[in-house]
Amino acid sequence: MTVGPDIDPLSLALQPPPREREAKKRSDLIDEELNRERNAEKRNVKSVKLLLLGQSESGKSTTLKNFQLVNSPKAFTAERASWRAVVHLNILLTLKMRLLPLQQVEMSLLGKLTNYAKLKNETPDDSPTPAEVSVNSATPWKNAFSRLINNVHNSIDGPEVNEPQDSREARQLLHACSEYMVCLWNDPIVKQVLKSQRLRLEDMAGFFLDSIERVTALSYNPTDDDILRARLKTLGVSEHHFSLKAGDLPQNWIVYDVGGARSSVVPYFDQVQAIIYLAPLSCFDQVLAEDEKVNRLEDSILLWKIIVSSPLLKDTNLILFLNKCDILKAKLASGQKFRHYVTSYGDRPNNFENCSQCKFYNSRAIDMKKKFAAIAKQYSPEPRSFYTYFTSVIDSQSTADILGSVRDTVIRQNLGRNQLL
Ligand SMILES: Nc1nc2c(ncn2[C@@H]2O[C@H](COP(=O)(O)OP(=O)(O)OP(=O)(O)O)[C@@H](O)[C@H]2O)c(=O)[nH]1
Ligand SMILES: [Mg+2]
Repeated sequence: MTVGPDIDPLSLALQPPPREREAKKRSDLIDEELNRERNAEKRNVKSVKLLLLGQSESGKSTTLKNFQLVNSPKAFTAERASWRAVVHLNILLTLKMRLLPLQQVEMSLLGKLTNYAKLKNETPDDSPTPAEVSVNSATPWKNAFSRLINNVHNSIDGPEVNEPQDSREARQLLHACSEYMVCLWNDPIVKQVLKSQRLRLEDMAGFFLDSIERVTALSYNPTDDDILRARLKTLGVSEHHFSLKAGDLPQNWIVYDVGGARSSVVPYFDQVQAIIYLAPLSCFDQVLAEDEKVNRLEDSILLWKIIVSSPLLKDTNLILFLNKCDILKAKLASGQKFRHYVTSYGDRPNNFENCSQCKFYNSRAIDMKKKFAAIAKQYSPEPRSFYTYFTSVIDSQSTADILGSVRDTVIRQNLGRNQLL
């Protein structure tokens, strides 16, 4: 073998003989290929699918908003201006509903002066309550506000320069009527009538009457809390993507917010890693909007039964949010009797005045926890554990902590079962 001037004789001496060199080359190629596959696998980490379930108004969309607040705060902030319109609509609908009796008085007075039957036929909508604001998840409703969203930075310090005229006029009109709305809400007779009818508007979805002045101010921009409290009924199923961290790896999470309709959720049951089921505890004295014969709490328990007994969901992580604890607490404190609606509750005290948060959970709500647990035990196709949290999902701080532990649990459980990686 001749050694040229450019070849280092030492490295030549250290090289393996030709056959071994071939083998090493092949082994390096295999290692390279394996590495490529491993990296591709890492990039191709399966998405985590999380389904939000529960009856209408249970708090699914509010939980989703909390998820956005924690995991994509920039997008949450960018949508602030869109929520202002929802808050304003919430105020108007609540007031309109409270003023409905006046509309009937108007009809009856006018009827005395003119032909009542004719008048009634000419009334376009004689339904007893104003329709709830709803959004079809197939429609990107926030796009309608995109100009506002683009100009949101202007709105923090003053009126938006490029705000569409009709939107500006609506805000100015609301601002001009603010004083009358405040007077109406604070009127002692209105308060007395509401009290005598045991009507607690403050527990209703989208309640902002306590903040009329603030939310009708010309410079109003919704706070995080306002957005969590704003009510917009979801129609259909909406899909939301998040990039979370599972250890060092980014992980795609898809959260499905399922509006009221139950049958539409079935196709999403397949390949779902986790379900957060929201059961509002405060609805013990309410009935379903769509069927006044059905108690809301009973309906919630029935839906839970259907979900835990589904064979498709036997491997899905179940997380139960016993929600609206804040309203339950306020309702009981106002004298509403739990035992009148939940007979098994018996004669246990209904008074919260002297109860600490801890006692509260140890007495009443814990009974509901047992009830849901017993159903899961009886109806699950196979023995399973599930996680329960007492929640008030309008409280962003506590919900952020709970969602953090839900995320860790789901990642841990699915890694354990090797479903995700
Ligand atoms: N006080 C209080 N209000 C809550 C709580 N959870 C939800 N809400 C309010 O209840 C209303 C209904 O909540 P949503 O999240 O819209 O309910 P949903 O389950 O998405 O309802 P659909 O879209 O009709 O299926 C909203 O105005 C929320 O702000 C809670 O824990 N406490
Ligand atoms: Mg919703």
